[in-house]
Amino acid sequence: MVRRSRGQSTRSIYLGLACISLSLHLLLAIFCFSVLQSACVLPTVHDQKWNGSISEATEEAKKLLGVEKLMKKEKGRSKLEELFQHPLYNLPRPELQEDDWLLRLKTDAEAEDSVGEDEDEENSITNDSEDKETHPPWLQFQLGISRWELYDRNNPNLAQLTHYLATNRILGAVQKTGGTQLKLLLSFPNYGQALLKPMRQSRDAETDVNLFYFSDFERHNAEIAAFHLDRLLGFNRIPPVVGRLVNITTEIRDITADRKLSRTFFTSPAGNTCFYGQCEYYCSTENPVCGRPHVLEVSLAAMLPDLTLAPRRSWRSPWRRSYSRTKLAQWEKDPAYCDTVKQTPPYNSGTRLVDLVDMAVLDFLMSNMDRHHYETFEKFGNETFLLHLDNGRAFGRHSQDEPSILAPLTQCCRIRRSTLLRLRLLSLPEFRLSDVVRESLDLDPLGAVAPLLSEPHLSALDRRLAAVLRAVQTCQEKHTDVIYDDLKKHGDHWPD
Ligand SMILES: Nc1ncnc2c1ncn2[C@@H]1O[C@H](COP(=O)(O)OP(=O)(O)OP(=O)(O)O)[C@@H](O)[C@H]1O
Ligand SMILES: [Mn+2]
Repeated sequence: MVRRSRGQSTRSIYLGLACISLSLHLLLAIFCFSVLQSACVLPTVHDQKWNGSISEATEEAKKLLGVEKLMKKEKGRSKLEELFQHPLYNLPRPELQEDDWLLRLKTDAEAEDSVGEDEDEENSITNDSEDKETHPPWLQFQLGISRWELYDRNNPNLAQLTHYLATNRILGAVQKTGGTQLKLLLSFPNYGQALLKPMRQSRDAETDVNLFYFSDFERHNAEIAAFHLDRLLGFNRIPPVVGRLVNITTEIRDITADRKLSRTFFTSPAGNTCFYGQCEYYCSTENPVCGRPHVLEVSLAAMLPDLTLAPRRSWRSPWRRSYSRTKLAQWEKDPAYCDTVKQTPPYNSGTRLVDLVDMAVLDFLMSNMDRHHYETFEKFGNETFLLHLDNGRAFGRHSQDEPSILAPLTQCCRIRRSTLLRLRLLSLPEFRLSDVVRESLDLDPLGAVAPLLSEPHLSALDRRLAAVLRAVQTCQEKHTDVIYDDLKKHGDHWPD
């Protein structure tokens, strides 16, 4: 009797489990067919007849929870997509006049006139729309640079550009001069180029506390993450950067025409291909860049137009750190330092001061202490955005914040309203900065190798964002003119 009822209850457990397994199957199948559409292989465990234990069933359920999360994300409940749909990320773009574009295309007539003249390729590009669509992605990117931003986030060319850099055959690799650390200039078919920074230390290695920030290795993942963060802040002031796995033997050593570079290649005792190049810092046998055994993670940044076509001006940051081991910079000693800056051109008019504050917010969030200079396009004079180039020393430390990076904000107590409102948005649970950064970085090809920013770095972003908002709050308690209202022209419905 007892045995029979036990038999019955075992059967009903089996039946229950079979039902669970069946419905889980069904869910997964719906997910595969409706969401992924592309190849989706069911895990083999689902193909077997269920005969597992309760704990296995729980494991299955857990796995499915993960799947459900993914389903929500795939169905458009992505925080990233929702963020980019918010009005603050879709402000009407100012109508651009001809001189608001960095590069001007020749009209067909002008191009015809110049036939026979000895002009280089780029100068004979025409305005013809058909022509424009057939331009390679790197050229479309350069043609899209305007007075106010490097790119339009919604332009489909951006994805084409990163795909182009991440997948095209590397035709050439030479060392890039300028700056202090090793970097290469790669060339691709159709005359495209990219600035390569190699992975030099494990992603999670925190900067040694006894190392000056200017001594730290540059990080390839910092270059990639900085591009994503800048875009998420709505700035669009960093050239697109994408990660890639490169075979340094076949894709660099074997094809480079740079003799100085190729002479520094060697095989390490572990059998890995390594090189060190020639530069000021860390270009020595003691600091080699090595593949495993050939493969290396790198960051590739889209190139700005050549300086002969679009000259840039380099500005020393008023809040530049002292690059001395013993001296402090003026801004570190004088609490009223900003009063002087505010009276000094170009910071005494236009948006330059709030542009510096934007840059300081970006740098504080990613803990970049190395912003000694910034650049602008000469063509646009002082009425233009600031280029946030060179972010290789960001994301060096997650366990500590560096409040001094925020000095332009805390000393000047000025910030753009649009920046502040976006920062507030990113501090809400539905758009949480760490979540949208994680999601955005997952789109990079190297995201599949390992997360580009570890969880401690992501939570540091949320912690630092809260610190920025507190700093603004403190300013507002003491001053009345903290907000630079750049949204007035877009209506009066914005919160204070
Ligand atoms: N995407 C780009 N397109 C064109 N030029 C670039 C790009 N990124 C950087 N540069 C130029 O190359 C120079 C060197 O790059 P970068 O600053 O990243 O090197 P670095 O070795 O980190 O320099 P530093 O040691 O001064 O920090 C920059 O000053 C900038 O003018
Ligand atoms: Mn640098």
